[in-house]
Amino acid sequence: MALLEIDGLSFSVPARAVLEGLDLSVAAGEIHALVGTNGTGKSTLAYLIMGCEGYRAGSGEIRFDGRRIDALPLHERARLGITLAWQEPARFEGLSVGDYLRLGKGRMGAEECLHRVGLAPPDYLTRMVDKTLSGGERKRIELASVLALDPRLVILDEPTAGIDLLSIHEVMELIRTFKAGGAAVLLITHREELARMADRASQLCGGRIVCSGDPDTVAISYRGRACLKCNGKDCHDD
Ligand SMILES: Nc1ncnc2c1ncn2[C@@H]1O[C@H](COP(=O)(O)OP(=O)(O)OP(=O)(O)O)[C@@H](O)[C@H]1O
Repeated sequence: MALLEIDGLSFSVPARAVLEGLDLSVAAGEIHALVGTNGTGKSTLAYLIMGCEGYRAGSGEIRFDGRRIDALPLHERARLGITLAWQEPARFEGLSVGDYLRLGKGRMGAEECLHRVGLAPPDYLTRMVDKTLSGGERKRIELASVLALDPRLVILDEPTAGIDLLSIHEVMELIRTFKAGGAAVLLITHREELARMADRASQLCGGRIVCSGDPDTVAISYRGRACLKCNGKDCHDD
């Protein structure tokens, strides 16, 4: 049985269906890449799994470890071990990086988490999680905070956005760390090298998964930023 199972998930915003009967599963210890063109609903799916405010499915089921979670509030899903690293990390005025990372009760200490995301100097611990951090530093600290939680399901929404090209291998190493710890990883990405490191990949178009399986095959289908099924017209029009 997969750790995360999604069946027939639908979600609409005013005047537009974003997801229409989406099925997806991710096993423990599996890195599952999710690709798709801008606006196809990848982040929306992440928010629905996490249970963010305003994101309740119109129909369908989300199960975690065999239990239905789609009616649970966000904090209860977090308590089960589900976590999301945002595409655009939040700032927390007045909260130090050290205290932020110590909120997690995982196996790794705050310094070790920072080290894993390439922020080695200990003075980062006393910095505030605010606008004085660069965009890339905040992104790394967001990833460190996920590591500090020791999650069972990690949803990473474009984890390399804002990270310099030379450091992408550090993010890939971090993703392997989650997998090695037995976590399921849902990896939302536009980067081919990230999609190709996954165990499986799925492409979202027209509110559904249109292509799923070997990451190389899915990445080739996606390379042209178009869906093989509808050739970029948008599967909603089928
Ligand atoms: N509250 C909302 N009101 C109106 N439209 C919304 C709302 N939330 C999301 N959408 C729309 O739903 C669609 C899916 O958005 P989403 O952010 O999930 O896409 P995405 O696949 O993550 O895109 P990207 O690759 O650009 O990050 C977009 O067209 C977006 O404009």
